[in-house]
Amino acid sequence: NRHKFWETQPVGQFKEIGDTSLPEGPIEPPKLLSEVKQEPYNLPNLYEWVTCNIDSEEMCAEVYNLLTNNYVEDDENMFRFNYSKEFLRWALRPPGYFKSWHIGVRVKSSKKLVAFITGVPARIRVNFLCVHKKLRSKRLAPVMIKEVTRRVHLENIWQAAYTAGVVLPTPVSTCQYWHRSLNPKKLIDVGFSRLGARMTMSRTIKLYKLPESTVTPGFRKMEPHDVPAVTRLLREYLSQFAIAPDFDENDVEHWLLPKENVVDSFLVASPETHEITDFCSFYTLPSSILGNPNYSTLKAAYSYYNVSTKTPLLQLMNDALIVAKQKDFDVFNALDVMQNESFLKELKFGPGDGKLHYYLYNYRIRQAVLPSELGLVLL
Ligand SMILES: COc1cccc(CC(=N)NC(=O)c2cccnc2OC2CCNCC2)c1
Repeated sequence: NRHKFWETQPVGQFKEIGDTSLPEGPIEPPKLLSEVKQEPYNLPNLYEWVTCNIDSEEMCAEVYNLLTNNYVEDDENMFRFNYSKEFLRWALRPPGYFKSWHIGVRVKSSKKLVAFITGVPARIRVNFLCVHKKLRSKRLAPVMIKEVTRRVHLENIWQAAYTAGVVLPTPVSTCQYWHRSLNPKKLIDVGFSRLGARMTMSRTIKLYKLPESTVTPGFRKMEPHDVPAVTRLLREYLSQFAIAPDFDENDVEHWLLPKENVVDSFLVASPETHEITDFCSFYTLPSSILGNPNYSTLKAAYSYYNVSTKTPLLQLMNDALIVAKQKDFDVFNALDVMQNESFLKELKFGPGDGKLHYYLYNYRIRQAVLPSELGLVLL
């Protein structure tokens, strides 16, 4: 009964795989507002629901500390995602967000925050489900997923997208992640990478060396006045994918304008016509290094949305690597989504040791989506 909970949910079930008689689209019809459970689900006795107001410094710090100590680790438990407070405020407050979708669980007696789940509307997606390490297998996650779903239903929204490193019923796509060393000495020292066979450290450093500055004429940081043009470029590009966000100018302003320590975005504007022909971006997600005497944090950049219509994607992404190195990132991570496959090997990315599975809630698609057909990057 590994998936006892997920077998009760409107998600693609393993036993349905290949059943082409089932229609594509919503699995359950929308409910009338009066049919949605009006009161919160019951928690085990010792716990209580709390709506997390992440605008408050104190509450944001509680959420930050819970995630820093209990959120996702790599398969070998050597690293743990360490989302910063400014990143969390950015990720959880996009246009049209609902405070009521930032849901925590406290211990009634101590008031300690021990679990957290969120949703954000970007034509909807769910992110950040975390349960304190000591409360795992207490079956808290299912009731938390039901509660955030209930609160999303109250806003008349019926679908969601989410990712997980674990296989649940049923992935719509399974992506491979890749890493490009920027600071190979540190990555080897902390055990993220291993020295290649017949390779010395100095040979490895030389292998990953990058130019001091970007090579594409007209390559510059995105600025507020670029939002309309970048929105047009991005909407056109993303329309080709089976699953992709439907960004408007407000979304682009929030999700893609540079924000220090959170997200970096660049574009190529033709020096003659000033037309914007290309775009690249990455977000900042450091990881805590668990148990290393010399280093505590791995500074990682994650490939976000990239569009190339004139500059070859290979050259555009190499400029992204150059800027990431200038900003002192240790590693540049990417999934094999969109057209990333076309540059990964050539730019010296190595395959990671795991997969990232994409899921849709209450939406059936007839056949799985290839990573190259996925135009959605979750944080
Ligand atoms: C290096 O520190 C880590 C700390 C925790 C987990 C992992 C491995 C891992 N699970 N990596 C990814 O999921 C990943 C690898 C490349 C690009 N994006 C990724 O995940 C994104 C998107 C999903 N939410 C987390 C960040 C690595």
